[in-house]
Amino acid sequence: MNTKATRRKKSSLTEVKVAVIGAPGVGKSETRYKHEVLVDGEPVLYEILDTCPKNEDDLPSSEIINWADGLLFVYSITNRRSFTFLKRVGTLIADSDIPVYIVGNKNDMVHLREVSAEEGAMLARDFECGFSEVAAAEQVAPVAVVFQEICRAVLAARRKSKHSLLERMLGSRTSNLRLYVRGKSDSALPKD
Ligand SMILES: Nc1nc2c(ncn2[C@@H]2O[C@H](COP(=O)(O)OP(=O)(O)OP(=O)(O)O)[C@@H](O)[C@H]2O)c(=O)[nH]1
Repeated sequence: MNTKATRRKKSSLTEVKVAVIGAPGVGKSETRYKHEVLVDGEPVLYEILDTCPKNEDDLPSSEIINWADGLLFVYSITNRRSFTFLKRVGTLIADSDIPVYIVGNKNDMVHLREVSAEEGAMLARDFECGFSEVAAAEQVAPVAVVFQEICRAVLAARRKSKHSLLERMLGSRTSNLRLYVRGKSDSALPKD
């Protein structure tokens, strides 16, 4: 059924584009998740681009990075080269504010571990982003949490850039203006 109400609901969805980046074979395709989810009560439509590098020298293009609202960096805890790959990708986005989340995948294979959780956490500190280890092939819930986290980071970055744009546009005049974001609570605002 394609009623007006459904159409309106769909068009009001927040859209978040996430590029999943990582060396070949780290388990990126296992990180696909439901495309429409609720994040903090807000319906969000994900568009997920699973990048497929041909080899470990095939870093993501600037088109991919410019397309994405957020980047999900995936390495395998059993493959140090996949971790180094992400460090190299990091140099490509060093001057950008794009939100990133780092995932160490295959943590069901601890007996083959080559990258410690501390190293993953340290890289996340360098990128000032979130980090977790998962076994994407085995657990759905932790992967869902990862997508929620990257989405929160993207929404927070959007709010921040909207706010600073308003500040730049209005400059010192903001002190004489009452600003509010139009939304559900408008009717609750005082009328004066
Ligand atoms: N043990 C284990 N294997 C996993 C996990 N996630 C993915 N794999 C396996 O790792 C292999 C590679 O996974 P893919 O999802 O194809 O990896 P990819 O990063 O998409 O690889 P490319 O498409 O080549 O870039 C597959 O055999 C998966 O079953 C995991 O959490 N644990």
